[in-house]
Amino acid sequence: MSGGKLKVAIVGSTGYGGVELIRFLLGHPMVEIASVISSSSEGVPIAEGFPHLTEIMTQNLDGVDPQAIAEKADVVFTATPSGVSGKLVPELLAAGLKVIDLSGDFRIKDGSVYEAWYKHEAPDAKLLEQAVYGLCELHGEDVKGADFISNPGCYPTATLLGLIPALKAGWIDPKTIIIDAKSGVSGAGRGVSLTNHFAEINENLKVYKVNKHQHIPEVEQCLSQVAGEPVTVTFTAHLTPMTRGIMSTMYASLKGAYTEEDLIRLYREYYGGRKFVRIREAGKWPATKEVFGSNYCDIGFAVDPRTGRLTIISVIDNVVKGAAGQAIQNLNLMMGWDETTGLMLSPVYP
Ligand SMILES: NC(=O)C1=CN([C@@H]2O[C@H](COP(=O)(O)OP(=O)(O)OC[C@H]3O[C@@H](n4cnc5c(N)ncnc54)[C@H](OP(=O)(O)O)[C@@H]3O)[C@@H](O)[C@H]2O)C=CC1
Ligand SMILES: CC(=O)N[C@@H](CCC(=O)OP(=O)(O)O)C(=O)O
Repeated sequence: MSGGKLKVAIVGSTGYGGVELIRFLLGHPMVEIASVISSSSEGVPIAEGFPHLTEIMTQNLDGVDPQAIAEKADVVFTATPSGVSGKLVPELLAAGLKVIDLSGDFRIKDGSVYEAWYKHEAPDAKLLEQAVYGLCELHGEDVKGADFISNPGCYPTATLLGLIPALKAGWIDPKTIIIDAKSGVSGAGRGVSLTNHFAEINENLKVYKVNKHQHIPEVEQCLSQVAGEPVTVTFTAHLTPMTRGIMSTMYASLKGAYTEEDLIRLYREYYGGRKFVRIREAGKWPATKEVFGSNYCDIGFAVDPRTGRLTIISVIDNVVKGAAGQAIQNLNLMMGWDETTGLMLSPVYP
């Protein structure tokens, strides 16, 4: 801390998650961005690659040097690809930094499960144990005072916030959960690929990684903890022609004659006092545009008495609540600050 402000650094500051961290941290009253870091553009002004930051961020990008980062900052965000975080985070922790990692590398507690889904070597088991999985509305107490947070994935954030209260209350049958999720293209990061370039995705809807998506074990791990029994899910991801946003539509069989009003009451009670989860009125389902650019997760319900099934619709902005916003919410909890500090931006509309 210096001058009352916490010094933070961002590795991967030239990616979508990193640059969104910058947007929010610039408005955070308790934080100073001490270093923005790049593995490929050291010495270059950050505003060169991001002209929207002209005269807002005058810093040059620093290189990836854990000791040098520790001299400048107290906390580091790693907005780096899976596989990169797994190797870099141990060095940052060893240099004495507190770490909030945005990748999937430390979310799965069982290294063999991680390797089966991510297809590369898992980080050290001790570090997997040490990492606190920071789904803020569920694990807020664990995050307080922690030194190392593993920030949840974008699809899991929308999905878990949508399912946990009903599962915890025993209102849905855990064996019947189906998740149909759609993401904007920024979820794939800033790098261009054949899958996500304009002509491939414009006016198109693509399904991908069916039954193989790396977020399946993350969702199952958390739901199993909540249910107190092993839970498996069917999860299908779709790429949609929008920039930001995730809609997770979830289906499960109800274990009783619960109404939409019952669900609304249950969820409002569960999330009572938590500012970033908004539960919609009966018959009012959320749209991605209604959370665009914000840290909100909006949830709506439909009960079908004909089939006895519940539909839950949960939307987030993948880059905010699904990445940078939740990472800052975790920083706030970690530091004992109000979790909303620096995050109370209204969604951008239209
Ligand atoms: N986009 C999203 O909606 C979400 C992303 N995530 C996760 O957050 C992380 C960042 O995602 P996102 O910002 O979208 O990805 P991007 O691809 O946009 O950015 C990743 C950044 O990592 C940096 N990088 C690459 N290799 C290295 C390295 N060896 N050492 C240090 N830095 C490196 C790159 O910058 P440079 O070349 O300048 O070093 C790059 O800009 C990923 O793990 C992703 O899975 C999680 C939830 C949602
Ligand atoms: C649209 C899109 O491609 N989204 C990415 C989300 C990647 C991500 O956030 O990866 P981790 O959370 O596992 O680090 C995907 O589906 O793989």
